[in-house]
Amino acid sequence: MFRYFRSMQYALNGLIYALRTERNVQIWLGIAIITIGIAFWLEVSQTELLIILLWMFLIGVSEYLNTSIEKLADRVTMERDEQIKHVKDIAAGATFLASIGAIVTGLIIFVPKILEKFESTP
Ligand SMILES: Nc1ncnc2c1ncn2[C@@H]1O[C@H](COP(=O)(O)OP(=O)(O)OP(=O)(O)O)[C@@H](O)[C@H]1O
Repeated sequence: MFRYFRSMQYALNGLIYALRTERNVQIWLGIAIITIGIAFWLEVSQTELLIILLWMFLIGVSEYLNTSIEKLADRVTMERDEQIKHVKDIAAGATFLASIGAIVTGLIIFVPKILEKFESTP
C-alpha cells in the first residue's frame, strides 16, 4: 500500500514538473480550461461533455508522453541523428493526430450550438 502511494507521489511530481517547465503542457492546460468553459457556456449535454473530456485527457496524455520521449531522446544524444529525428517526429505525430481528432470533435459539437446561440439572439 505504501509503495502504491509512493508511486502516486512520483507520478504527481512528474505532472507538476512538466506543467512548470514545459510550454506545450501549459498551452494544453490553458486550452483545456477554455474548452470546458465554452462547453458550459454552450450548455453541452452530459454525453458531449464526456466526449470533450476524453479528447482533452487523450491530448494531455500524448503531450506528456511526447515530452518524456523528447527528454529521453535528448539524453541519448544532442548531436544531429537521423533515428532521434524519427523518434521525435513520430512522438509529435501522436499528439498531432490526437489534436486533429479533438478539433474535428469540437467543431461537430460546438459549431451547431454556436450557430443556434447567435440565431436565437434578437
Ligand atoms: N538530435 C536530433 N537529431 C535530428 N533531428 C532532431 C534532433 N532533435 C530534434 N530534432 C528535430 O527537431 C524537431 C523538434 O525537436 P525538439 O526537441 O526541439 O522538440 P520541439 O518540437 O521543439 O518540442 P518542444 O517545443 O516540446 O520542445 C524534432 O521533431 C526533430 O525533427
